[in-house]
Amino acid sequence: MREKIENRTAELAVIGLGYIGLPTAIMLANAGFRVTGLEIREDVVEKINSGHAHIIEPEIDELLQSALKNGNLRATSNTEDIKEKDVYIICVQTPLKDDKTPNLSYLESAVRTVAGAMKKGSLVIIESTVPPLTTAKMATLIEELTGLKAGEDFYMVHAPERVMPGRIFKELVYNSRIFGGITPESAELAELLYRSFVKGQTFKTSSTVSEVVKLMENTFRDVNIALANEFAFLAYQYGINVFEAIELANTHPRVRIHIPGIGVGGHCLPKDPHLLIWPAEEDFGLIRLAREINDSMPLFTKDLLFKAFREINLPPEETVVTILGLAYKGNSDDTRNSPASALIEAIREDVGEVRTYDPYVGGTHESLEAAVSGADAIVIATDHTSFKAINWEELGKIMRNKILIDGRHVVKEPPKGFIFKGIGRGEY
Ligand SMILES: NC(=O)C1=CN([C@@H]2O[C@H](COP(=O)(O)OP(=O)(O)OC[C@H]3O[C@@H](n4cnc5c(N)ncnc54)[C@H](O)[C@@H]3O)[C@@H](O)[C@H]2O)C=CC1
Ligand SMILES: CC(=O)N[C@@H]1[C@@H](OP(=O)(O)OP(=O)(O)OC[C@H]2O[C@@H](n3ccc(=O)[nH]c3=O)[C@H](O)[C@@H]2O)O[C@H](C(=O)O)[C@@H](O)[C@@H]1O
Repeated sequence: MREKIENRTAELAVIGLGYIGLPTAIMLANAGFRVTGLEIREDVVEKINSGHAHIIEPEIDELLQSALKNGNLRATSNTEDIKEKDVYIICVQTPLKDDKTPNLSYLESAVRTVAGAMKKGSLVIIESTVPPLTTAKMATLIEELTGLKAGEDFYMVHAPERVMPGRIFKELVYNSRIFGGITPESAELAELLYRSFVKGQTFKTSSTVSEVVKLMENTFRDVNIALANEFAFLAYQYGINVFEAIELANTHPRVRIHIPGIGVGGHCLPKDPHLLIWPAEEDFGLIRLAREINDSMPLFTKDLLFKAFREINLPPEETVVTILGLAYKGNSDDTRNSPASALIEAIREDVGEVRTYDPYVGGTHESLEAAVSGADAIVIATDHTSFKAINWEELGKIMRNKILIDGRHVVKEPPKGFIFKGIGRGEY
């Protein structure tokens, strides 16, 4: 196997061509390997084979087209096409069943597909973010299904992804990577494979340590965002702009306070802390409370909006509210666990009309002007770059009332003539 990886003749299969699987398949194909991407969504398979990615990511279409042109990448929904490969890389989703229980059904189904296709000596890599001990459990499942011995007849590794959507192709190359093997040799083979395109540092460890590392990283971020959000509550108590305070506090050599906002969305931060502490959640107060604080931010944003209504005696049930941004983060089309949806749910019954506009996702209205014309209030729920260029005073001319609520610190100087409220903006 080592030689086939070194001379790029190893045949690879990537299972799940989403935000992680497709870029990974493209990188490996452009590194010289023949890659078969297995994806259950046939419409996605068709789009990919036509040279157009189904996800928004800089550079993805040109990199996809070069992988297709050199014949090294093909997408399929037929499991027959991934028979007897040397390496299987599993990149399927690992959502929650409810608000805290991991749903590993996609992972298990993918592992069963691999077990039915692999051969003696195959290397199986799980890139998906999973609860600790999962890789070892999946290795046992493969043993039961194939009769092969883990670590001897096949290799198994957890190789977590750390990429940030919007910078995936840069980070795929320059991020440092961890390879957690069920045996040291498994980790070595995975490291050798990824070094075909990874320029960052690479580290080897056990599969369980690797699973914990990935979840610690995202939990660290979620807890720090919750701390920033709690600091934002202080802004009103002391009449300050918390962003100015955070910027100054971060001049300390060992302080890095995160950015407060309308909430924490995406496919990972809302779920990964639960994957880490499940099923003993009650033992982890700080991690649990951080999740509760972050999930409370859309409701806090609703309070700011209703406070503005009260200031001009506007009956909420008569108001038109325009939500700018549906994606969970700026310049993305991903709406998974988006705080905007939580806010819309929270106000829908209490206001006259909710309009939405997002340049990447769409919305109830096709243009910013149409979404804002005649509205009483605007709530900024995503920090798309295009929102930072809006001339609010201009836009205010077509509004009925001029309330502006900033959930993503997009507005630096509140526009004249508006009732402005922003998360962390205690000076207004
Ligand atoms: N999205 C991100 O930025 C990052 C995601 N991750 C982790 O990577 C994993 C995948 O995340 P995403 O790519 O965002 O999910 P995704 O939902 O975009 O992609 C998963 C893909 O796998 C397909 N799929 C599911 N079961 C399948 C099966 N049995 N056979 C073939 N295809 C199957 C789905 O149709 C989907 O297209 C998750 O565990 C996530 O936590 C880790 C780091 C970054
Ligand atoms: C430790 C870390 O930085 N993890 C990254 C994270 O990326 P993700 O796509 O979830 O984006 P993110 O920048 O963490 O934002 C998540 C959510 O949190 C919000 N957010 C983010 C940073 C901040 O200071 N304040 C804040 O409110 C964002 O608006 C968004 O709604 O999770 C990814 C993942 O695991 O999917 C991971 O690969 C990325 O490296």
